[in-house]
Amino acid sequence: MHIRFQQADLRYGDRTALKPLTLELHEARVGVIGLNGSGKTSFARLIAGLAKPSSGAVTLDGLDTVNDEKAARAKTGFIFQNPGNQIILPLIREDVGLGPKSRGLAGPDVDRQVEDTLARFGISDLAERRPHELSGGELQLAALAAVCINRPDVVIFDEPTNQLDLRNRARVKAAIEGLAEQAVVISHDLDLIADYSRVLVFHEGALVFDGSGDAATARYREIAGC
Ligand SMILES: Nc1ncnc2c1ncn2[C@@H]1O[C@H](COP(=O)(O)OP(=O)(O)OP(=O)(O)O)[C@@H](O)[C@H]1O
Repeated sequence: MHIRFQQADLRYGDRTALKPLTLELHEARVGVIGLNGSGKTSFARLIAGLAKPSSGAVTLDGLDTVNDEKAARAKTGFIFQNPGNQIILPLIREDVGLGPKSRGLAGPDVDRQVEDTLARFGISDLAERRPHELSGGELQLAALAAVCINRPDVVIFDEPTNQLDLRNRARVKAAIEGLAEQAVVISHDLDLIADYSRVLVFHEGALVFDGSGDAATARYREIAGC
């Protein structure tokens, strides 16, 4: 998908979360790194239409996130920092089924899509579980299933490996690598994005580097002073 920022910025009162940004993205995997408070989540929220630009515009395949809000939103899926909060129905099976139900599917059709999607992410065994019975990695994958069943063009991850152990980190990394969908991945876990061909570095609300994972990581280390 073609994501385009045209002098888009995001301000909260007199605080600038993201300075005016002009940028085009179409790579399958885009990493986003930077210090805390550098504007990464603001950037991601603008893509997903969860925040509206204070000025300028953000378009997804030409659809404006403000003027074509519904159609643009349908193109994106967002996995939040605490994916447990976005699972709202008691059982994983029910929650993943919400999307197809809201598209008007019923009974067996919903069940089939849910089964296929859980199998796609290797979590069929979680179907009858409740969110509080899942590990952090399993929650990420369950949220991913609930998002991907809606067939977004791009999935945005906000620190997907935060607080995960090595095994779960590897599992989530593999799930992202295996996605057919485009992925925009915000991360403090530099290993996760190191081999992405395009990684953006934000600093103090501005895009300060745009390049390969290796080069972006080096720039980020310079900024962090370590
Ligand atoms: N709703 C809000 N109201 C006011 N200021 C905000 C709001 N959301 C973010 N900010 C401010 O905007 C700036 C950028 O925040 P943002 O969440 O985009 O950073 P981030 O790079 O994602 O940080 P982190 O790595 O800590 O998640 C910060 O100074 C933050 O305090």
